[in-house]
Formats: sequence, structure tokens, C-alpha cells
Amino acid sequence: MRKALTIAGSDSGGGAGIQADIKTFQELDVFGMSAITAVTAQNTLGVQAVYPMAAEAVENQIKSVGVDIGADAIKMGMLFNAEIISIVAKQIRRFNWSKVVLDPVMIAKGGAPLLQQEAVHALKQFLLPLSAVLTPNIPEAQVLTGMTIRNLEDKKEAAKRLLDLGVKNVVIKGGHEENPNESNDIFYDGKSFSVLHSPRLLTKNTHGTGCTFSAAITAEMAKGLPVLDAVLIAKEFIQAAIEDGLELGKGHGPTNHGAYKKKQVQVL
Ligand SMILES: Nc1ncnc2c1ncn2[C@@H]1O[C@H](COP(=O)(O)OP(=O)(O)OP(=O)(O)O)[C@@H](O)[C@H]1O
Ligand SMILES: Cc1ncc(CO)c(N)n1
Repeated sequence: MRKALTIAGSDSGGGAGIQADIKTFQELDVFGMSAITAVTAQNTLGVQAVYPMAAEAVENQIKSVGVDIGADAIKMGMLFNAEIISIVAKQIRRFNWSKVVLDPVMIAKGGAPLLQQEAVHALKQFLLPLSAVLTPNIPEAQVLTGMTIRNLEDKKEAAKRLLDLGVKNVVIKGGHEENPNESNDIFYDGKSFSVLHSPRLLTKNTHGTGCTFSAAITAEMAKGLPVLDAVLIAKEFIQAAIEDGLELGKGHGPTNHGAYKKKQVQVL
């Protein structure tokens, strides 16, 4: 069985972070493993508290997986601080992992910081050059490039700048765009651009969309798919999960990780 490791934060509410990643891996028939970087007290209303792990604890979780089980692909989500970032980078190099997906999580939907501002530099310096795929949303792409993104041309320019920082492929996600009809993502591999179209679904239940999308890319890469094919499946996966979003809690409910598989079965 193919194996994927997520290095990310725990979401007690179960919709984002490690929990979203493991559910997504499972739905896509990949064995999920985790290295927890921080524990968040979180629900559909927001993040109530963040408890970062000691960098050594993160390092040892990755080592335990790497020396024994191994991983076909790696995903990184919330990393919180520069010390954790630098230790994660060291372990990725040590195990020679190349199918590495970096979701540069910075701020939760309610505004809580999930990455310290002073750690952005470390993320760019240590992790972008080790990543096969980077999946920023628009605000994250703006922070990483220092440019304002208003339209498709800006997205293309930002994607080029991100590749100049060492990442091999980038998907700039459109969830935060003000387009009322569509939520389009753009993919760039250094040679050509692809626009991944989807209708914008009118729902408040979008907690964990970014985590779920990048975990699905990771799972498909673990199975050996080329990056663009993995991204296209992930787009279908997140679309189905949002369409079937769950009305749980009093705020932004989670997406339904089981929706994609259910849809496949119906088609058969
Ligand atoms: N309302 C929506 N309708 C359709 N697709 C959406 C919607 N919101 C987000 N998406 C899709 O979900 C994926 C994740 O995008 P988004 O920009 O929301 O990520 P994110 O901001 O990192 O998520 P998070 O809020 O979990 O951190 C993208 O493929 C995006 O196009
Ligand atoms: C733990 C965690 N990681 C990532 C996100 C971003 O959605 C979140 N809300 N919580």
C-alpha cells in the first residue's frame, strides 16, 4: 500500500489540519501517517488556542516514520515557527524525499495566525527549494511574492516568482477570490499554465478546504501520478467535498471527505 506522511497541526474540530489530511488519504486508499507540529483548540467558529510542539518532538515523529515505514509522498501544512521549519527541512533532506507538497498555511479563516510572521523567511529559504508542489491561496501567494494579485495576469506573474524561489510546481488557489461565480485555481510547472475551473459553491461550510485539497494532491502523487494529474483529481475531490459540505457546529462547517468516493461508486 502507498504511504503518505502529513507534517501539520491538529484541528480538534476535525475539519482541517492533520485530521483532514488523514481522512483524505484514507478516502484515496493511501496509508496516512502524521507528525504533529502544533495542537490547536479549534472548532467551526475559529481557533481558540494554539499549543506548538517542541521542535525536537516534531523531529522525532518524522524520524520514527522515516527510519521504519518510509513515505511515498509528504505533505506539510501548519508549521508555526522557524525552528520547526528548519528541523523539518533537515529531515526531508535526510530521507531524500522528493514528492513533497507544501501548503504554506499562514492564517486560519477566522484570522488566527498559524505561522509566525518572522517564520515566513525561513519557509522561503528552507522549504520552497525542497518542494515539488506549493499550494498557496491568494493572500499567501501575496505574502510570499510581495506582490498584489488582482487578476489572472497577476496570478501568472506570482506563479513565475514562486518558481524562481525554487519550488517546481505551483497551484494558486482561487477560494479567496472575489469572483461570485467561479473558484478557479491556476497551475504552473515552469513551462505552461493550466486553469482549473470550478463553479463557486454558495456555502459557508468550507472549513479545511485548503488542507483537504493539498492532501489529495499528496495522496495521488504517492500513488505515482504526475503532478498535474494529481492536481486535477484533487480539484474533483475538493469540489465533491464542498458540494456535500457538512452542517456541523455554529460557524464554518467542514467539507465531506467521503463525497468523492461516493460519487465514484455512483458512476460505476
Ligand atoms: N466556495 C467554493 N466553491 C468552489 N470551490 C471552492 C470554494 N472555496 C474554495 N474552493 C476550492 O477549494 C480549494 C482550496 O482553496 P482555498 O483558496 O479555499 O484554500 P485555503 O484558503 O488554503 O483553505 P483554508 O481556508 O482551509 O486555509 C481550491 O481548489 C478552491 O478553488
Ligand atoms: C491545524 C490547522 N491547519 C490548517 C488550517 C487552515 O485551514 C487550520 N484551520 N488548522
